[in-house]
Amino acid sequence: MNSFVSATAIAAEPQTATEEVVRLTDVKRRFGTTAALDGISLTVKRGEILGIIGRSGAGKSTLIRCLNGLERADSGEILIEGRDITGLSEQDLQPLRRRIGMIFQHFNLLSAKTVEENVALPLKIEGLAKSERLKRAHDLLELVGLADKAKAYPLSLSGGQKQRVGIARALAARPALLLSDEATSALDPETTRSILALLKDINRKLGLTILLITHEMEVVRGIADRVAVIDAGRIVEEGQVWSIFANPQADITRSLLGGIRPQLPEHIAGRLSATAGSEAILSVDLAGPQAQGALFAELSAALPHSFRLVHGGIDHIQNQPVARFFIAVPARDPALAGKVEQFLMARSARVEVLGYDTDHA
Ligand SMILES: Nc1ncnc2c1ncn2[C@@H]1O[C@H](COP(=O)(O)OP(=O)(O)OP(=O)(O)O)[C@@H](O)[C@H]1O
Repeated sequence: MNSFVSATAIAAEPQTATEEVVRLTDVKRRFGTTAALDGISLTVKRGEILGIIGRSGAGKSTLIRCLNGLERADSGEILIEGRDITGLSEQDLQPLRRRIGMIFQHFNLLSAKTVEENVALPLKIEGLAKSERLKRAHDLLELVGLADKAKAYPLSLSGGQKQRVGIARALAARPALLLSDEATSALDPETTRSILALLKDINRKLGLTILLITHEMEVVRGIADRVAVIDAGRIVEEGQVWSIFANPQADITRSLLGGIRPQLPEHIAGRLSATAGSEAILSVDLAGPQAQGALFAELSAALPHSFRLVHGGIDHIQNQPVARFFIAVPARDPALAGKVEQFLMARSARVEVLGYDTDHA
């Protein structure tokens, strides 16, 4: 992919005193008996990428709509660059809305306008002269790797190219915050990766703050610095991405992680007995410095019986190793699983005996 951002394409963002681009404090929004937002508090620092993940109906769209002023919160405070937007009139909201660029799942491009016209549109609304608008649109198209498509119409573009146009358009008014609303949900995995790489590139080179709303952990894993998990209008878990992947606390987080964390293969899980079998099957989770040691060599040396690696591996998230393994230890010695557990726990691993394999020869 073309991910080369020319530094001149976007002039430096005017810095304001606050380093928090977004601060929400106890934001509530109810629809009838449904608490769509039930006391949301969060911050996004300048230059940070925060992922907000949740299932359908968790409250993500309501959160976005409250952030850009399309929806009014019932209570709580919403600060954008230090300014509370909750009490603002529609007119006073306009300049603040321009501080927020948005990209969408279905791109929302105007099909009757060319690519460059789509990108330049927010600048027309700002009253910029045509030559300046076009100059800026071209810089932005270069930024997203689509300089050669300036005169094309959206219908002739692939999904990934349309989203690049969407990104260029969202950046036109030099926003302080980019809101990404399921921006890769309609794209295939490879295109998703290239769009995420582009967003990360823009974030790094321009210090752009991004709030990423998604239902896919893969997206969060790809580029977010921090993640907040939202469920039934509440943030149930929040932290650095690698640490949430290593040690998810909430059931919803575990479930959202299910598809991309190693799981015990179903054919083995299905035959586990809670009490007896030839092998005990253990899950082992560890991350950070603990995941870098020669853990299995030490374990082999320390124990009288050999163990078997059944499944799993080491992932690297935000440059931190995050390991998840499933091992089998012979169940001949009933105390052995306990000894292995102790050995691993002493090295800060989280270990669980999942059951006993009744079938392994
Ligand atoms: N205008 C509305 N009127 C009534 N109920 C609403 C309205 N908007 C949202 N809700 C309800 O609030 C809850 C949160 O909805 P919201 O659309 O914010 O969730 P979401 O996480 O964005 O879901 P999805 O991923 O499916 O878009 C849901 O129960 C939804 O039915």
